[in-house]
Amino acid sequence: MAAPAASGGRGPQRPRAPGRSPSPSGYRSSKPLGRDGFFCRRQEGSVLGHRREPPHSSEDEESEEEEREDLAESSLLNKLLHTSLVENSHDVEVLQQDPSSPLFSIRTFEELHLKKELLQGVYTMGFNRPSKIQANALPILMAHPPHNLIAQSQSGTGKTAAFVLAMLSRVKGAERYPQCLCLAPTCELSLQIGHVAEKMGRFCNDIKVTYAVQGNRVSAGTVLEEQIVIGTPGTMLDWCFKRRLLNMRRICMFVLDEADVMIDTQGFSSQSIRIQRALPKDCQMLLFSATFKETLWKFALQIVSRPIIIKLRQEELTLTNIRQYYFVCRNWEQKYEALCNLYGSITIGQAMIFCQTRRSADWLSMKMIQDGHQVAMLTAELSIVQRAEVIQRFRDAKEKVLITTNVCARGIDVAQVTIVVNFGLPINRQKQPDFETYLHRIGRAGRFGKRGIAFNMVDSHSVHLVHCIEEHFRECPLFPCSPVPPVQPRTKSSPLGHPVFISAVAGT
Ligand SMILES: Nc1ncnc2c1ncn2[C@@H]1O[C@H](COP(=O)(O)OP(=O)(O)OP(=O)(O)O)[C@@H](O)[C@H]1O
Repeated sequence: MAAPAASGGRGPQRPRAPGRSPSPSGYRSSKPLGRDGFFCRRQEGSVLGHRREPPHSSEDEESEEEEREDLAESSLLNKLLHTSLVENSHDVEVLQQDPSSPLFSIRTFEELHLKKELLQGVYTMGFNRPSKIQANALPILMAHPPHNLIAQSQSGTGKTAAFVLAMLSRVKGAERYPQCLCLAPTCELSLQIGHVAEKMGRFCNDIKVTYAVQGNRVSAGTVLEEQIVIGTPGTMLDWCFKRRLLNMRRICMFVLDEADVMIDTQGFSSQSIRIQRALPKDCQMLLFSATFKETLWKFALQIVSRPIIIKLRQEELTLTNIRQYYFVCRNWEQKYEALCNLYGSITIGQAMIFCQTRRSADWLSMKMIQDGHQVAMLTAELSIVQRAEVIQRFRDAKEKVLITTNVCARGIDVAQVTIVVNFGLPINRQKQPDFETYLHRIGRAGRFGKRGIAFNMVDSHSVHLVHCIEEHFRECPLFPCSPVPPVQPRTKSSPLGHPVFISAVAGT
């Protein structure tokens, strides 16, 4: 399938997909990164080039905005990182309002009776069997007459591949006009979906994709010929209503991806609803989301009438296999000292250190590097592609310690992480513990049923937060530790450097 840019230069240009382009930073201006993609000292223009003062007290730090997760960025990061399917042991739940709809699941792609070019595209991508969500969703997506669908499953379980396959099999390649519209919350996410469509449809020469995203200039009077239009709600609205580049009455499939991110972005819900209202009554409506909360549910039902709903429950994070400790520290220097005392043992496996703000992550990284420790750092200052690179290096164990903020609290699975350090406890705007973020951060240490250890560095006036956390996650106590090793803990024979201290910490 040729990209629109190749269509004689008349059609809209296809912007480059992030992470796939030869020059990844080309799609977003980004801060310089250390030579090897991780934080290294004395890099020109890096934060280390500036003299950053440590947040001397926790009040200093709290006055600064905590670095929060951006849902659209996390989705994109997940897409870049999920190069293979995420396994999920739960069964898919299927709920239907119309008991007459025929429901079944497939075990092979052949059962879908796809065009041979499309089947070839699927196999060339290395998909031997449908994933769990695909096995249940694909028969619904391809049913005649079409069914509306709402599907929820965690990132990496095969949703994108499912609806892309549905779009490619639904469009008539011989007809040169838009037939499927697909909305995503950002330009980069739209390009990622398009990238999958182009790969899967590579043998379907007559099917073309275009992108309704900012920066994709289409000259006045253009009538779109591409069968699939993927884009963000604002630009899609513009193309549909203001510029009238396509005939909405001929759209037979409308896909709304990343719906949970969509409702979080101002204006996107109403724009999506406006587009949906102008589509024909028999247009197939599909909505995909990684999570499902009440507000999303209300939105989903406005977009998708009489849907079949399929859900794949997320693997639950648990704290039961993680031993949790806390240190009460007088000040930042003492926190740092406690961390350095742990360093020898945390680098036996791999560790993630969470800071509340980018400033404290900068400060800590700089100090650790100055003291000769090798650490990687990941904050929102890096572009998504750079973040993916840092995470990939960490996954490949090229660095053993990753200092980060909440941008990395959830979703990023690195199997070898067995230790998590909260250099500051996660708190919400009311200065109360943010339990969900705590669970997600600490949960990084105990993925895939492994045993992990979590250390929390707490200021003396914040000890009550520890007790709140204990109360919230009953049956998962936090054990107190001394921030400095007891006198004479070090023996030359110790492989860890601090045997007494560590064995006290580890409770062994
Ligand atoms: N049937 C399959 N067999 C093998 N790999 C697959 C299959 N379906 C999808 N994949 C691969 O698994 C990864 C995740 O798939 P996909 O992007 O479709 O999941 P997703 O649920 O849409 O995730 P996200 O919400 O992050 O976009 C991708 O690398 C994709 O190529």
